[in-house]
Amino acid sequence: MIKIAVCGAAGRMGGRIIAAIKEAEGVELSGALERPGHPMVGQDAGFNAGLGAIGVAISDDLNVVVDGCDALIDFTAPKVSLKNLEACALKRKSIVIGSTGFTPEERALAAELAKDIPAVLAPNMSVGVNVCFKVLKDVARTLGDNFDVEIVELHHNKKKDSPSGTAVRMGEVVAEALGRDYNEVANYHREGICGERTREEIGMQTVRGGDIVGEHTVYFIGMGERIEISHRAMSRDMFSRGSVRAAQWVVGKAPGLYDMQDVLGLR
Ligand SMILES: NC(=O)C1=CN([C@@H]2O[C@H](COP(=O)(O)OP(=O)(O)OC[C@H]3O[C@@H](n4cnc5c(N)ncnc54)[C@H](OP(=O)(O)O)[C@@H]3O)[C@@H](O)[C@H]2O)C=CC1
Ligand SMILES: O=C(O)C1=N[C@H](C(=O)O)C[C@H](O)C1
Repeated sequence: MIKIAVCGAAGRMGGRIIAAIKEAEGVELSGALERPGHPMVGQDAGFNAGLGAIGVAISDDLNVVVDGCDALIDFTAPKVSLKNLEACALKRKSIVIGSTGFTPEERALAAELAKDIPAVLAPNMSVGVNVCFKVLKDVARTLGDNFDVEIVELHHNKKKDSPSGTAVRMGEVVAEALGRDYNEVANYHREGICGERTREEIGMQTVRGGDIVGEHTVYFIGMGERIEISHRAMSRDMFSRGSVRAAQWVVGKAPGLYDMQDVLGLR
């Protein structure tokens, strides 16, 4: 039985991950973690999962929760995730991180901290989006430089980071396939007399509103024709099931930083 703890247990994803752990075979919920001062600390973790009481109280003690698990699943925010990664590295525990909004420097730090333990860091844990990453590489390579690339993502009005981690990864995949540097060609802003579009740029557009779970479209726009590759999430459950699958996969792996392409065998 693999013991999994969840960080961000009172959050939108935390509740769905706890429900997914309770549904999955071969895993058990060993702990639930929230930030000190959170109103749900001390309450049963099953309530946010819609399960009623399950006998695991939400804790604010990172060390105790990490000590009690084989793998920590963390869906919070980059700075919190890096602190959790450091704690897991010290105690030689595995970690699965779904948080998004990492800077390139923070991602490099994550890779450094994961030198001694197996860790999965992925902006999207759904099978569908990960297949899209693979397909996008082929489409971009095949179309080459004659199609303009624009990426549009839609999310709920509580999302804190922009563009989404998934949209950034899509941009990185396409840029790499076209021999470009994403950080140089990403264009996040057009306003006023901003000039004609350059051939190299990848437009990154963000929509926020209501309860949209997550939608991503990559447009390849040519002269007289256009290809659109879209993914629409209908609930958070495939993200949470994906994170549990990642935790089952990562325990016992060699140290290093992996992503969902490794977990799903899509490389
Ligand atoms: N990889 C994937 O497949 C997916 C990734 N995500 C990403 O996951 C992250 C979380 O999303 P979501 O669940 O919607 O966000 P929420 O804000 O609903 O949940 C995050 C939770 O983490 C808590 N938290 C903050 N600081 C700490 C801390 N120091 N220790 C423990 N818990 C803490 C928050 O508390 P408080 O609210 O009080 O700050 C909150 O309860 C985001 O970065 C999002 O983009 C989301 C869906 C899928
Ligand atoms: O914050 C969210 O909700 C989501 N975040 C992830 C991202 O930033 O890519 C994945 C998913 O789209 C939901």
